[in-house]
Amino acid sequence: MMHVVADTQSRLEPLLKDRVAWARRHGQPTWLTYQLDVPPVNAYQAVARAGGFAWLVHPGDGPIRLGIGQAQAGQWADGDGWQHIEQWTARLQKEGLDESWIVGGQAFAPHSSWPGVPGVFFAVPLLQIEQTATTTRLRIAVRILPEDTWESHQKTLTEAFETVFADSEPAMTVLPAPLEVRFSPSADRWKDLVSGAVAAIRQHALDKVVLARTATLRYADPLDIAVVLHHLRDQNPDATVFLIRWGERVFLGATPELLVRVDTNRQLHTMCLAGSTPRGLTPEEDHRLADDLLNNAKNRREHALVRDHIISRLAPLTASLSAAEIPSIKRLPTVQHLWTPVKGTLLPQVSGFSAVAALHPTPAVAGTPVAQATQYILQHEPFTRGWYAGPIGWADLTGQGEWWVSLRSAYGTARTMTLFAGCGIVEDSDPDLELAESRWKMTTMLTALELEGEALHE
Ligand SMILES: C=C(O[C@H]1C=CC=C(C(=O)O)[C@@H]1O)C(=O)O
Repeated sequence: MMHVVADTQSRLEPLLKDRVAWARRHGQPTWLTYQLDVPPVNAYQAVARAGGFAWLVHPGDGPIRLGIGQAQAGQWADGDGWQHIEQWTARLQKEGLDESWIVGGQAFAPHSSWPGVPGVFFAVPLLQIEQTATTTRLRIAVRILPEDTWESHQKTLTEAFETVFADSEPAMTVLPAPLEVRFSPSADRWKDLVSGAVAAIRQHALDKVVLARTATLRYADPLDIAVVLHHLRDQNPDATVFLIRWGERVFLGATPELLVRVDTNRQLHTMCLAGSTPRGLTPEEDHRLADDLLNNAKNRREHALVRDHIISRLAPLTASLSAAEIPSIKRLPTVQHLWTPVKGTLLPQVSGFSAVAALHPTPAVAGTPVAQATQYILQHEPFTRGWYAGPIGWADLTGQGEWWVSLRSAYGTARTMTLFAGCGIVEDSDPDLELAESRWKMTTMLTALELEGEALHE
């Protein structure tokens, strides 16, 4: 594999020298982008061993997209990433960036990121790899400043190439067991929180609020993140496996929820996903649970609030919009959800970024009315959501791309992981059932960490 690196380096050398000379002559930044086909890479191992910035998304029905290193990053402490990104992308294009991905996302709410992690973060990865079953396409994007030397860029590229193309060591097969598992809030506190939310809803302060809880796992030995990613992929074939890392800090998961995909011809796809029940132990029980979910007034109300909101937010941005009147069932390995796919065509002057801005946060992760529900969450949850339930994904410079809601996820380092699970609370929610639901939703990450739900006596 290392001959690919040597070959590419020698092809890049004259191009780098040329761009460095250009930047010097003009006294302004410029970009070098270069694309080539390469042999297949082990993307999970690459993001697991990356030292600096790395990012990956792997939808069940799409290519693996991998970003290693950052040619340029934009980060903001607060606010709405989607305003920043439009201006930022325009600036990159002015500097001469032609084809590239912008990857990243933002925290669930302004001013509520994890310590040391930006509230809004986008990057142009230095190496951008798209891998299908038959092809692996590498794009290199280098930003060159007038004071730079070509050797310094060559060195940074060599390190990034080594991260991706180094011969892979065999993955460890057994993950360590945690020393400790701590829930926040505890089961009793969580039930009180749900009862409090139900009371607030009955007093008409809100219609719905999505409350979350966490489980923090501490390890003596480091977790092999590549193994966790493989488990997430194998155990959740229809989900989108994702990871974003800043050095030691990693946020990863397998989400069933697409926030928005904008593809060619301005076609927009999104979904309403809210209302849950467990999987049955037999096909009969599974069907009975699905039927009960479809006929359950509380879950249908929870779902309808999401559907109404998504339609009302997208209507002004789209020329056409369609969604089924009655939800279907989305079956995941541990849960079943009420699900309504939504399709539309964006108006010519509306960018894909505006669609993300209009949709996040949906009532599937915040509640309704969205602003009051978000405020309620920030005041009542005894932990920081950080990027949990925020949008994560990628776009090209025109805004065409895919963004997911980062659910069924965990944040931490190789020695400590915090798992998140949220539940939509409406006026007839039952605290015991919501406690059970928070556990099924955590099962995605727990199973990927080789833990059984029952092993975690709360
Ligand atoms: C907020 C989460 O799930 C959302 C997505 C599907 C079903 C949900 C529900 O039934 O409450 C939630 O709205 C989560 O998994 O953390």
